[in-house]
Amino acid sequence: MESGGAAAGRDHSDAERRCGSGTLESNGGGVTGEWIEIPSSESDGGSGDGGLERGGSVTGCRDREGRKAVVPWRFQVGYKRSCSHGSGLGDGSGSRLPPETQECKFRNSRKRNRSRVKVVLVSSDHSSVEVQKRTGSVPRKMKVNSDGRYPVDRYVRCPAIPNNKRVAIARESVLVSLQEFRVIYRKLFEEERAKWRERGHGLRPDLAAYKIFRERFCAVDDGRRYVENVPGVRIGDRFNSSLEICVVGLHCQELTCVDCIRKKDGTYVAVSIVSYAQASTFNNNLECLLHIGSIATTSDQEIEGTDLALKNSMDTKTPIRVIHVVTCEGENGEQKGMTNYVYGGLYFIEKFRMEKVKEDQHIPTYQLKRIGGQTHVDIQELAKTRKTQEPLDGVFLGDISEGLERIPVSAINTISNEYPMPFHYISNIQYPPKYQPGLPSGCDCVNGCSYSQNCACAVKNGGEIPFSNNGAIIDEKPLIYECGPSCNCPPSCQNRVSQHGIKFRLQVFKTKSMGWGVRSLDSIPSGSFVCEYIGELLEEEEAQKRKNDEYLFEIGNNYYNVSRWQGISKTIPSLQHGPVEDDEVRFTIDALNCGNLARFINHSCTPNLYTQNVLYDHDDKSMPHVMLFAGTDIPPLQELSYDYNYEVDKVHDSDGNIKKKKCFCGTIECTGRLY
Ligand SMILES: C[S@@+](CC[C@H](N)C(=O)[O-])C[C@H]1O[C@@H](n2cnc3c(N)ncnc32)[C@H](O)[C@@H]1O
Repeated sequence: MESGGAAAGRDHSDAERRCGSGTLESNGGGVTGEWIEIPSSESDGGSGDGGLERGGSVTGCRDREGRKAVVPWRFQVGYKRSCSHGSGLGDGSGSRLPPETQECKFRNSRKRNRSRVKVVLVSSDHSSVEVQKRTGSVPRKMKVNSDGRYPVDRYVRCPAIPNNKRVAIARESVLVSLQEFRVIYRKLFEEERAKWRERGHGLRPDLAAYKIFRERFCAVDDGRRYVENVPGVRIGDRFNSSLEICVVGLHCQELTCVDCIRKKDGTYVAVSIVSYAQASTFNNNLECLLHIGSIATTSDQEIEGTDLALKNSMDTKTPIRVIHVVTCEGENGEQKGMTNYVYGGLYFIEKFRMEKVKEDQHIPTYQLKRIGGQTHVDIQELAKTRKTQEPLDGVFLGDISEGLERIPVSAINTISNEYPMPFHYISNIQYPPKYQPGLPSGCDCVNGCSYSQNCACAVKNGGEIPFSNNGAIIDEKPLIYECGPSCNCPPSCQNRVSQHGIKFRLQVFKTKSMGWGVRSLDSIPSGSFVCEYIGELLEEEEAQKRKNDEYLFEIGNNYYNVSRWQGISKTIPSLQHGPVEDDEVRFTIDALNCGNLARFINHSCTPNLYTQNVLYDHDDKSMPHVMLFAGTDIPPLQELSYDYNYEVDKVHDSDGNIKKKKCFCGTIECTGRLY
């Protein structure tokens, strides 16, 4: 694991750049910057890790007979997910839903009124919204970015999501990104400062932090460039460095003060300018600005580069975002040299002139006018409001899997300096020596199983491949057989999904009231595989002896739940022989000491994940892999959760007393109790 540095006060090494092609007219102003406020979006449910009310110990959990209480459905595989997109399982109607939206009915028997939530399927550019006709969770076309990821701001741009929700999602995205960047920056700052002290040289922490942020955490800027306003950024927002304005997508050039984008026709237009014009020069009237382009153009020379892009913006009436640079002021008005960046709103370039400076030497100049009707920003006033530096807490670990996952799993704590409790990260189930499972029989398909009528694995699944061709699970089942090491099909086979490991950038983060949790930095489409619940496989008896039962997951108990599967289990040949015998060994996964990121996933009464039994590298039904799939479209940064299925008042401590724990999932459907 990477070591994290505790954050201390703010100290930006943002070397101010009068960069690139020119500056806006400037003068020394003077302000002390303040941090952009970062409100939390999480429900504030209480303190610590979940408010143990009675039986304060989490150990024990035994029933009155002294046995460890077996809590039906607690941690069991196969939570019946509350929404099933047009699968016929969701509301029992089997109806197909219109392509624009699919409705999920929350089938909570405890509730009289069924709440309905619209799940909207959209593509990144609104242009192709398509749902295939076949049954399935996510059988629809979705555009992906060049790196194969789903566009982060799909939700932000979706016209069918209520505007206030879209605004809130975008804002949260921006604030979380900023906070993440700051935590990474602080960590690197401390490290680099130590290096400077020791060796007299080191990296620039802001640039290094931005590099890491872009590589791993770039939840807002995933290659998407904005013309006009950036969703989630408000006029008057204040940033601490030029890298922070890149982080939120306001201005994506670290080193130049004009940012351009390439249009489809190959021409460039400018979309943002970092302005050094000081409010004091203009009597706080920043309605009109003058931008000076590159120097030394001869009268017969064509303008080029950012100068040309600015002119193109004028010709095409493309609005320009202006970010004002304000210099901090000390107590008595003296300049302190600290710089803030304030988003000032949109401007049009109204005039362009070649200003003669010397004989045969001209400078392009551009007059910008602020577009009317925007929120007023009083930069002079902002400059005067001096905010005491708030200490920034935070911990950041680049990859808690230490390279074991194919995508790094970061951990971030933006609310305190606490690290996750140490545990041994593993990426495969640890089987007890006497239960080393053997290889299963495989299929003979050579070109991929979806082309074969007689795929042996499809037969095991009741005659179908349980995944759509974009890798989404078609329907929840008591058990799924993926192709495995004994099969002749290639790794790209449609029937190999969850065995490939995580494909979204998952992040462990500190929640306000439930300890650590997990979220994704990418959008996760409904039906996607998210991760496996990994740990030590224990016989049930052995699991009962474990003192800490917080990370236990009982597996494979739900195959024969008739009411649950409504006959589906009968379609799976291996499940046709009735319930498991009482004396059959049951297994539990314990992720307390050894596990993967799934051990951090919290419970929710309205979860967005569900668990699915999967076999591929052995065929022992009593110990299937516990795979977590998305039950709904999950926007970036939303906490991932599944239903622990505790039965309230059925969890006992070692003295036989009923254990109670408050649920802090914060959803409308929350029952108030975890158990
Ligand atoms: C498998 S662990 C989940 C990760 C855990 N939050 C952590 O920090 O390591 C399960 C424990 O998390 C806490 N927890 C999970 N979901 C919760 C919820 N909805 N409300 C309150 N506590 C919760 C409880 O303490 C529970 O015993």
